[in-house]
Amino acid sequence: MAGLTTDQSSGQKYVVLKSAEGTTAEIFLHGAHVTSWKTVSGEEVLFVSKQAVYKPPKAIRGGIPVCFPQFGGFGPLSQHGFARNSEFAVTDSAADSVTLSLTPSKDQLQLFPHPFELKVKVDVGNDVLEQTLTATNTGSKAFELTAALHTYFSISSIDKARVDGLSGVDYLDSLQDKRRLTENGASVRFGGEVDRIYLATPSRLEVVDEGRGRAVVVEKQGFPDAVVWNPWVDKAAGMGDFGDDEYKEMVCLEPAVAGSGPVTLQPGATWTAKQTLSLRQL
Ligand SMILES: O=P(O)(O)OC[C@H]1O[C@@H](O)[C@H](O)[C@@H](O)[C@@H]1O
Repeated sequence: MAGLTTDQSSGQKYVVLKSAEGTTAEIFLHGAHVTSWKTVSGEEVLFVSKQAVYKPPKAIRGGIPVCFPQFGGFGPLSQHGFARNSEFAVTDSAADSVTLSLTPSKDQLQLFPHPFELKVKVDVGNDVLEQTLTATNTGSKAFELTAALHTYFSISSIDKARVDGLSGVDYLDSLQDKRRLTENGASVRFGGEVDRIYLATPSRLEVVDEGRGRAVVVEKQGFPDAVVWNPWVDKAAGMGDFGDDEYKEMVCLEPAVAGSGPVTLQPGATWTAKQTLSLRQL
């Protein structure tokens, strides 16, 4: 069984996972939100803002928000859908694994009249974190979904970080009305705000941190796209739950169904997508 703990300051419940080797993860029931993934040597890999608000229905700023049944503005709902604002239930657990489940409330069904069950399974292994989304259409009509695992990675310093694997890939630039452009650089580097939806990307990408001498390897299945985001100075200053200088400490790389979507889910059908995160020393 995974341990269920109550956060003293917020009263929110979270699950602690531990692999046989000593890798750990913490997952809040609010949003099925992973807020920590530590390596066997005790290093935190994810970024969570010091100003994050642990007060539902607000989403936690950092970690891995689950964007479902909508990513960004790709659908009828408000930004990123409502899973990240909802309380999940634990349906299965072991020391190194937990499955959390969400079915929309009456109010949510008013906004999105499509019954579904979303399961979020989180597993830890030897310096590995795996997250699997499984959504089933439990209603009688087909519906469309977009989604993302909005992963915030902790980095030593923004000028020493880059994303590899996207060279030559087309993207929609969210800072230019979703204008379609092609990535010409060998890597994506950060010298200002970046908000891009890379389309139909390779399944293996990396967040390389030259300062820490390591890369996080992101392997994705069922998510054709990948969003790269850093808010930089002005957007950081405008976010109430994010420190003014914290943009220097994080990079988001988000496996997504966005510009290449949506996915149509027929009645009774199931959609599955997952990301596996591991480490590579440089
Ligand atoms: O503030 P939110 O809703 O958590 O969104 C954060 C960012 O999420 C990213 O995925 C989007 O591409 C950005 O446009 C957005 O600003």
